[in-house]
Amino acid sequence: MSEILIQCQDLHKRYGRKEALCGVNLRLESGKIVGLLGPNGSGKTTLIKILNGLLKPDQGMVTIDGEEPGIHTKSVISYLPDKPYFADWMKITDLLELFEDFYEDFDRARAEKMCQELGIDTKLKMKTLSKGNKEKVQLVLVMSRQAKLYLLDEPIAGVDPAARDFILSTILNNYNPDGTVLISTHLIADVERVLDEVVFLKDGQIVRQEQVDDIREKEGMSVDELFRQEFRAVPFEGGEWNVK
Ligand SMILES: Nc1ncnc2c1ncn2[C@@H]1O[C@H](COP(=O)(O)OP(=O)(O)OP(=O)(O)O)[C@@H](O)[C@H]1O
Repeated sequence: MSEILIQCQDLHKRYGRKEALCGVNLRLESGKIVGLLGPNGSGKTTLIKILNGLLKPDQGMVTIDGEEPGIHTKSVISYLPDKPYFADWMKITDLLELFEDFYEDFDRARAEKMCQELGIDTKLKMKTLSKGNKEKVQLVLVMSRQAKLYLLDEPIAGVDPAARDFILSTILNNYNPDGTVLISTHLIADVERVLDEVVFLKDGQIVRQEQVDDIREKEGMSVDELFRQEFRAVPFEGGEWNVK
C-alpha cells in the first residue's frame, strides 16, 4: 500500500465574509496524478495555497509528508502558481541557473531536454515568448525538480489544444514518478487520460473523490462528462447563471 502524502482534516478558510473552504477532508497517496476539479470560485487555488503554506487555514489541520506546512514541506513541494511570476527580462538560461542555485533537487539536464523536445530555444528572453510558451517554460522548471509533491494550478490554460497532449506527455515522461501531482484545471477532457484520481470541489467542500477508472466503469462516462453533469449551470430567474 502507498503511503499517505497529503492529509487535510476539517479545513476552513474565509476571506472576510466569504467562506472559501468549509470543512475539507482529504487524503492523497504518493505516486498518484490527481485532478482537482471544480467550477470557478469553488476553492481550488485556496486549497493549493494552503497545501503550499502560502495561506494559513482558519481552522483544521494539514500535513504533507507527515509534517505541517513549513521548511520541510517547502523543500518537497514544487509549485506552479496560477499566474506567471518570472521577470520578463530574464532569459530561459537565467531561470535554469536560478532554479539550479535555489533547489538542490533541480535537474537542469532534464529541463534542457524538455525545452528541446518542446521546441523552445533556451537563449530567448521570457518577454519574447508567447503566453503559451511562457507557460511551457514554467511547467518545465517546476517538473524538473525531484519533488514529492507537484502542485500545478491551471498549468496549460494558455497552451493551444494541439500542443496540450504533447506537453502533458513530455512532462509526465520526465517527472519523478514516485511523486504525487495535483493538477487544478478546467481543461478536463485534455488532462483526464493522465489522471489516476479526481477530487471534485464545490462551494468549498469536497463532494467526490474517486479513481478515474471507477468513474468510467461505474458511471459509464468520462470525467469530463461527469463534471458537466454534476456542475451543470442553470439560469437564475433574474437571468444570471449559477452552478446547480
Ligand atoms: N484574496 C481574496 N479576497 C477575497 N475573496 C477571495 C480571495 N481569494 C479568493 N476569494 C474568494 O474565495 C472563493 C474561492 O476562490 P479560489 O480562487 O480558491 O477558487 P478557484 O476554484 O481557484 O476559482 P477559479 O477556478 O476561478 O480559479 C471565491 O469565491 C473567491 O472569490
